[in-house]
Amino acid sequence: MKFGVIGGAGRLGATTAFCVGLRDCVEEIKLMDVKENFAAANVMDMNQAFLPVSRTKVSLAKDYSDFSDCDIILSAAAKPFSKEIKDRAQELQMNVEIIAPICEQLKKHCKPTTVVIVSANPVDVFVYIYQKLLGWDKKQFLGLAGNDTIRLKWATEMITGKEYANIGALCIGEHGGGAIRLYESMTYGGVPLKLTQEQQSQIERECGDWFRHWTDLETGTTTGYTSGVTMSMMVEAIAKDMDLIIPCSTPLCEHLGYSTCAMGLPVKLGRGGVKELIIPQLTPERRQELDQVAEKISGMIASANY
Ligand SMILES: NC(=O)c1ccc[n+]([C@@H]2O[C@H](COP(=O)([O-])OP(=O)(O)OC[C@H]3O[C@@H](n4cnc5c(N)ncnc54)[C@H](O)[C@@H]3O)[C@@H](O)[C@H]2O)c1
Repeated sequence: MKFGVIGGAGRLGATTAFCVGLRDCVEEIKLMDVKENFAAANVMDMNQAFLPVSRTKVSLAKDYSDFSDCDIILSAAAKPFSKEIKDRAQELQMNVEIIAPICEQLKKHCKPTTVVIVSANPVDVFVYIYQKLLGWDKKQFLGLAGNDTIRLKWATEMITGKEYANIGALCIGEHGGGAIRLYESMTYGGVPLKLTQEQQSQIERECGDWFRHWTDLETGTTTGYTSGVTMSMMVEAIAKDMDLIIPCSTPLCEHLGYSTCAMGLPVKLGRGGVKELIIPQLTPERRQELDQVAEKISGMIASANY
């Protein structure tokens, strides 16, 4: 199993490659970036770093034809993040122009069975566009969204004092302002966890303000480690055919009637990508919220003009 990374010199591409290598779940990782010298430096560094812990080898992809034997591709290519970005949707116009040339090359050189993982924001919009431009099966397209559920459990641990490892929780919808945290189905140690209205409001504030707190640090970067860990779990699940359930952005939301968008939903990941879409139980109010989120994402997709 081989894993290719577009944007392999960037924070997310490099961190994901590093986390995937540590998991020893793929034979080879191929890094490509327009900043080729930085990608080459990561290749040199990771090849030595993995020796004591993993059999994974790392190489430089100089051309898209080098991805022809890859089974999984991560597209983490993006225009530089800036201090001015306070909402992920602001990245739409920045990143939209680099997608078509990337998809053209992937279509020309990659196997039509390749699983494509997208990270560039707004991720729900881009997952949809990648699938549309490549035309391969929708089950092969995934966007990074599992970090929203990690953050929901992180905030729940912080507010309630309950241990992260025993919290069952799910965040669906948009990776951004339209994230829907399903408090009604939360569990602790497998039994229903009933949070007070005040606790839910505190968690909403923590999760809702999280991105602003991050951008207020003015580093001009996005998060690498949470993303790298989450995406390496996705890659391992696919590479080892693990049937692992992880929330991801998926165009398979068409099964809920949303045919012109992608959004975060739990999926069972294994060989070939999504093996099953898990449709969460939704109250009529939640369904209405999700309808609005789908409309918002579809609107952004329409504005991208693909
Ligand atoms: N979905 C999520 O949960 C999530 C989380 C974190 C970051 N992100 C997004 O992921 C994207 C990448 O973030 P990052 O922190 O790694 O950014 P970064 O700027 O560190 O890396 C992007 C890399 O892409 C490269 N690149 C740009 N155009 C390219 C092209 N045409 N071909 C090959 N390489 C190209 C750049 O040279 C750079 O190295 C951003 O859009 C960011 O918002 C998403």
